[in-house]
Amino acid sequence: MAYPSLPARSFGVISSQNFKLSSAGPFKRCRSIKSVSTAPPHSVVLDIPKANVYRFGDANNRATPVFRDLEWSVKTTESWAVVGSGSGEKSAIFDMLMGHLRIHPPPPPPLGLFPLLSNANELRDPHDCVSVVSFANRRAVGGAFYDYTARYGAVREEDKITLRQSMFPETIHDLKSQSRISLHETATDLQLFDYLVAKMGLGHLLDLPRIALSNGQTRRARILKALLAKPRLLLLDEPLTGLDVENRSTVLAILHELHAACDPHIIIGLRMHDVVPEWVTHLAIVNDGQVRTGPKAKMLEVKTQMQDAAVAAAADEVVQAPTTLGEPVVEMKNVSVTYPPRQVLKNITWTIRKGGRYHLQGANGSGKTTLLSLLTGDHPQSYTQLPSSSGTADANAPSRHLRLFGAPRARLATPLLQARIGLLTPELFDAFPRRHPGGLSVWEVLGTGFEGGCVSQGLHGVGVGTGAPGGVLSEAERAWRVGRVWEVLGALGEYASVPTPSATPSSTRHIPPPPPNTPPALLDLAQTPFALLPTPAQRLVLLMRALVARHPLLLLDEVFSGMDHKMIAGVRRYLRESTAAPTHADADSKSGQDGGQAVVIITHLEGEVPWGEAEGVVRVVLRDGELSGAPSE
Ligand SMILES: Nc1ncnc2c1ncn2[C@@H]1O[C@H](COP(=O)(O)OP(=O)(O)OP(=O)(O)O)[C@@H](O)[C@H]1O
Repeated sequence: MAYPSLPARSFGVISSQNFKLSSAGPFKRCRSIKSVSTAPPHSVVLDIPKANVYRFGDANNRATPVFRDLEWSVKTTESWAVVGSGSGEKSAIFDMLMGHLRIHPPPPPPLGLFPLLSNANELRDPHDCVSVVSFANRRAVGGAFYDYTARYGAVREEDKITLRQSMFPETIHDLKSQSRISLHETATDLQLFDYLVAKMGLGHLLDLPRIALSNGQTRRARILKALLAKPRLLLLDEPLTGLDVENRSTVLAILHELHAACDPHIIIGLRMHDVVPEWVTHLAIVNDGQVRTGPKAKMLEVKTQMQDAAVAAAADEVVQAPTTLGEPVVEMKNVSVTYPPRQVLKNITWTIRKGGRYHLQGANGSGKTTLLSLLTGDHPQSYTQLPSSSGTADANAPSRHLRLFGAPRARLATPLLQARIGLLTPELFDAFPRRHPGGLSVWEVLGTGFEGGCVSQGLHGVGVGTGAPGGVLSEAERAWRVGRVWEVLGALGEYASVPTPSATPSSTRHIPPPPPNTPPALLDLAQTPFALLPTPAQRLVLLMRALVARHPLLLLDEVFSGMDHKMIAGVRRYLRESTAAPTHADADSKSGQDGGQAVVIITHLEGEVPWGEAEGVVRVVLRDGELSGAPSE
């Protein structure tokens, strides 16, 4: 885009003369290219005449190509989405565009892969002009576990760094000069920054500690950061993941506006079951090493066929709504959380019983993660939800309590809580250790699911007995746990592909002999270092970890992000079957009436919830700190 006082770019979309920031934004439509005399010599963004795509080091003709017979051309007037079905295949397309895979034969010089980046006078380096931001992948780098619960407590000095300081330091006001610090950016960037901040509703978050931001708020900030970098070509992989309905349409409108101005030209990555934005005109569908490209109408037919095939393969059988629920696992009465001056949760009352299925809904920043962190014991304010009669709370405050598994939260040590809750959240996914070499194998990751830590412990890696009667792991319990790991791997392992088994260093540490007839691929998967799996498979493995122990309470927050439609269909089916079965016998089952696992699922996409209304799912909504729809008994 051309901004005030910036020279128009090589293809000269907009004259910088007399340009005013309109209410429609500082962008004009790309169509104007046609009427501008400085039109580019090439209106092609990227061009791949028929080619195979290989990993570096793989020989042509001998190695299996990552993509075969790829033929793809993108014009500036078109809007493309890359739709992926197989694990990591969509990301591989973006890797290829970033030069991390080898195209053979290479797109012919002098224009090469990106004709857009070339003109008669100069060739630009794609490294400077193309950027990719993936929301399907984890945010953190490095292999060690980090404490994601730091955001719930009093923010430590080192965590006080604000969103503005960490991501947008050039916008900090310099009080002396009354100007904003400009590092490498121009004043025009600040104008764009102000415009986008207002549009994206990020203003009130800029000066909050960055760690305080919710998942969706952080994602919006990352999109803003990517747009401010002003690449010529911006590849956004799953930009809508984790955004609520309102923010999804805001972000899509902004992307459309920018894309229509051709600067940056945007290509987005979508999962097979994602809704294709209205303004997208063309699709590249990636499936099993093949990329099919074409206009949207034609390609939507292909997409629908693939989706239908996957759904049919994992057909959901109707599940009966539980007639009677079991005993309560969570009893919240008038539970509140405040980050002065803001009260994020106001007098929440909710009883969660075994067998109950709850879909927790709420906009980004409405407090869903905060609510879950009270149940997992991660939030320090979980200790302070005390009855007023205890003398530690305000005598005029309404009667309140937080009871978990039949006991006041303050009487349950956090490790004991973790040994009773199956958990997967975006925060846990980001923080889980991924050291390599020397990190956990897939088997070991599943084994940590019994007692909730991130370190493999005990014989066969299935724990040492935390939470077991007497704190001792009996032989029978250990055998049950080992059997469960194989069972869950058997049920869901097929969806977590091992990248290249022969090249993958394997670890047999802790792995007991598999049951008879275990497919070799499953043993391969069990041995694979967790850190080497593609991102969707890592998420699936952490989901298996949450499911393996059949804990009485299952908390699943945005677990389908980054998963493809086959995985989602398989996981949904497994959740429907497995959570209805009795939970693993534990100290909680006093009444003998089990009812299955209690499941709280958080997703902004209704279609991801494994149960329909007729199957007993209860919709519980957080809005303005208040909870509606939650049963209180
Ligand atoms: N330590 C803190 N100080 C101030 N505000 C905080 C702190 N921690 C969280 N918040 C605010 O509390 C609100 C609730 O955050 P939470 O992560 O629970 O939202 P959420 O509903 O899970 O959102 P999302 O859908 O984006 O994941 C957010 O507006 C967040 O900025």
